[in-house]
Amino acid sequence: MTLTTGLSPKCTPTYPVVATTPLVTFLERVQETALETFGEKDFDPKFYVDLSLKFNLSKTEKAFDSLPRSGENGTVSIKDLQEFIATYFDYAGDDLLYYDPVDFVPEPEGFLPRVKNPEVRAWAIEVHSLWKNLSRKVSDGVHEQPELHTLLPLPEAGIVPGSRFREVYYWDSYWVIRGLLASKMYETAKAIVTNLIFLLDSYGYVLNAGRAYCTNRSQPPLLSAMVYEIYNRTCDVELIRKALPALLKEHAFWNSEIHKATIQDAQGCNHNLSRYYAMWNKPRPESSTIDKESASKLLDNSVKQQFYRDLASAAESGWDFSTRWMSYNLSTTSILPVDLNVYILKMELDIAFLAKVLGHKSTMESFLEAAEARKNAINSVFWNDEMGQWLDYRLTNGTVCKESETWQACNQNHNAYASNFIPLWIDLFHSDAALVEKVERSFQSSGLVHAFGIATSVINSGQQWDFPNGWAPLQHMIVEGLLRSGLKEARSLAEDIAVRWIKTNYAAYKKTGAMHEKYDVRKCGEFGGGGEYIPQTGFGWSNGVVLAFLEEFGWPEDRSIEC
Ligand SMILES: OC[C@H]1O[C@H](O[C@H]2O[C@H](CO)[C@@H](O)[C@H](O)[C@H]2O)[C@H](O)[C@@H](O)[C@@H]1O
Repeated sequence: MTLTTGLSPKCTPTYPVVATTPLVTFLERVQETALETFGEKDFDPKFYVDLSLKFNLSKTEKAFDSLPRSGENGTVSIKDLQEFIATYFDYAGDDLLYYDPVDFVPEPEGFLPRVKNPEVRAWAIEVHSLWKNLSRKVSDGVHEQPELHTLLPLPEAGIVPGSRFREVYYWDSYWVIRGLLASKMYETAKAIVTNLIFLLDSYGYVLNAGRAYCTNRSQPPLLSAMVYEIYNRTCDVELIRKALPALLKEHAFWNSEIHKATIQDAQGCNHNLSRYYAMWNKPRPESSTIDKESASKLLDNSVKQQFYRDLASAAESGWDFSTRWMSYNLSTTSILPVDLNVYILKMELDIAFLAKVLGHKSTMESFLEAAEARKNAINSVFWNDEMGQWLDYRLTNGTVCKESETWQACNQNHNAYASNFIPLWIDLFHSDAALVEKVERSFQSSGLVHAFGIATSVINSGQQWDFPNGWAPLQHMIVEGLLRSGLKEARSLAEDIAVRWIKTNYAAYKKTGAMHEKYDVRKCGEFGGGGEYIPQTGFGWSNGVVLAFLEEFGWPEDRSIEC
């Protein structure tokens, strides 16, 4: 990846870092040696930080340091390294056990009642059955000796995305849950929420994923949305009682000093908004060799550290990587993202709703107020009337600053991204029909709407969160937003996109036998590519969105599933 960094601190900030474990640091050394020894072909750096120890760390480190090395670079031979790994480690993923979900039945009662076409119904049942393949529980060994594992000891079973993503991921879980609800697997959905609350209680925020190397960052905050959806189906008040204190903690995290920025508008009004900000300034351990290579041309140490922080912050955004975070250079932490602030607005509305269910009137009122303020902030800072879109905003002061800065039109990013339309997902933005119509028109002509889904952006950068990739979560939020907007035309556009998305997922499944992490929106049945790892299958959120779409729109008997 060719990335550079921009650092323009005009204040004296504190740059927080959450220390990692000695095991993670050691596994990064193994990862580096493995790249030197085995070479780049089929090399996945994440595999090495997912290994678990058979013996204690000091014995393993001693054996590693005693491996014979030759040549100028001190290279370990393939045979010695293979033997060392086989002797001292358990295979990546061995500490996660397949788990039969307690609430799985092959065809649940009342499953997708509006899917009438037999071919589509048979496929939906297959997609539903994939929950069994993706269900995992942390092994007893991890609970007994957590120091031997980078996998974190989560209390409950969960659903993983699939392939190299062996562990639970934060924002993926929202769409997994939407699918589980269509599959009537309420207990599995609640168990996922219990795990995320466990992480929140343990760290003060929900981690990017359930690994020791992810403790320095979160991911798009959708826990409240998960609780809201589950409650709407189950009326489980106990779940809310458990979740609400945790959600208050999460809200404070995303409004903390490092995450908050204040923008003053032309009328002199201050608006608080949030940004991604990872508490880390080194290579991401799961991609350490890649990050070091990307940073190799940066000589100044503080510039390098800021670059690593911006890489980790992009991972926190879930959009790792995208031109959204790169204008002249990589500067994730200098950007106020539209979607993050929509998620936090949703969190505020959800908390108000959940507090009302519990009769906590003052919490409800204060969160309704917070939501109103954020809605105004989103409209003041992100809205671009000429384009009819909400645009990411670049901070001039960049890094951690307390002062507010004055809004400038030129700081909005005018490129079309799917994230520019995520506000549609929130009912609060539907009150003005003329505005919704304008946004819908702008969306239609943005270049993002393609034959087989919504592209992430219009820029073909080679990064995975750019053109021509379409990602299930983005299809879902925009389709759901259009659907709920109340406009007839928007509703039919929503259905049209959902139908084409289902068709391409189906075609790819028939061709490859798998559900994919991302799809190429230009061609039916093509999965996506780009980025720093090979395309993955499984796949949690894609399965979830197909099931949620089929539940919402159904599939008439006489509609063909072929492209
Ligand atoms: O290993 C590289 C990066 O992989 C993850 O990101 C991608 O997969 C996640 C799981 O499906 C998904 O949540 C994310 O949006 C994808 O970009 C991981 O989340 C990153 O932290 C990691 O650096």
